[in-house]
Amino acid sequence: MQIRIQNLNKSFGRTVVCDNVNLQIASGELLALLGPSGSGKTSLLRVLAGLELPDSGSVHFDERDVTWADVRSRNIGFVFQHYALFAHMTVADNVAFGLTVLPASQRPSKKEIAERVAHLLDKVQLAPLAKRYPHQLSGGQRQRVALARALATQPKVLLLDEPFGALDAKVRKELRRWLRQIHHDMGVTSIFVTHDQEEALEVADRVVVMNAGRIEQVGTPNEVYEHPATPFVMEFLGDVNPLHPQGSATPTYVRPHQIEVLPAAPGSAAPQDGIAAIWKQTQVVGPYTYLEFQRSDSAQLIDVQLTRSEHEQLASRMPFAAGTPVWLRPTRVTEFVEAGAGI
Ligand SMILES: Nc1ncnc2c1ncn2[C@@H]1O[C@H](COP(=O)(O)OP(=O)(O)OP(=O)(O)O)[C@@H](O)[C@H]1O
Repeated sequence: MQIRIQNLNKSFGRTVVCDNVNLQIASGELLALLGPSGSGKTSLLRVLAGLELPDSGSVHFDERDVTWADVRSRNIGFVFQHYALFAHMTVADNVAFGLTVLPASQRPSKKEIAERVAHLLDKVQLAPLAKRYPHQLSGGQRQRVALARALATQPKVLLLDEPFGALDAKVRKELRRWLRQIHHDMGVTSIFVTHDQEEALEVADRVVVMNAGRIEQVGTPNEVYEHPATPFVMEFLGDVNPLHPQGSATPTYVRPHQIEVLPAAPGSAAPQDGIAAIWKQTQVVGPYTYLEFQRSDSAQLIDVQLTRSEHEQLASRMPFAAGTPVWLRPTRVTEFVEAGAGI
């Protein structure tokens, strides 16, 4: 199912949550709505679901205008952050639920329901737990049941609102991979809301970056990360060091992993584009080392990210102590010329 959103506007009082949103989602695509808290991601998802009505604009599912269509007629599956499983039903009954409440004319036979549930539980690798109750499952397992339940009615569109938000980092990572796999196996058009950049970049075919109800940029994970359209996208997708003076008309940034650290012998000539700085502190986090420097010409701090081995090599040539002078040389700078894309 292809989705087309045209000139969509929606406000709650003075809060604009969809500001002239235009977006086309291809059939079978896995799309992430990414943005900070309050940027309107959930509101847009709810308009697509029919849980909120827009103030103006339209939503089409293929050629059908569903802008004012009832939730139930949209053929959508939902997964929310907080597993809304029925506590008194087994895993299998939870998955079967959407099918058992269909009108008799559309309801599959008991045998077909049992087969479909078994197939889905197999897909989400929970077949051995079919007879358990939700309280006997881990958080990750519950979300997998929620997904199987959402897919049971064979929706054309799957909407997921922070589906892994309540889970710990390791389980989240496992479920991301697994969501991608299931999505591609099932071929359903899927839209998921997240405020986690890494999650969006890792899972989605395309990412929609939202800010204050507006779409800042739509692109593949590589496009939005490597070629951010606006300073907002640059700053939201990963860490940055601003290199422009405050209020500058051409915002300029460098990412912490795109800076070389060079020794600054007293009186040595500045390397091209080198920024004079002094060492402040070093922090090792897993496989990376984060170094903090202070510019010599201002109080601005500049973060540099090195791999552990890059750092070991550097530190063997240049032991860092309070005030050690260095040259920082950006290897890639992104500059935004008057409302243009980053270059
Ligand atoms: N029913 C409502 N009534 C009034 N204001 C609302 C309503 N729903 C959302 N809002 C407001 O609209 C803005 C956008 O909310 P929304 O939930 O769409 O953002 P979000 O990007 O999904 O944020 P989060 O990641 O925190 O869920 C927020 O300021 C929120 O307080």
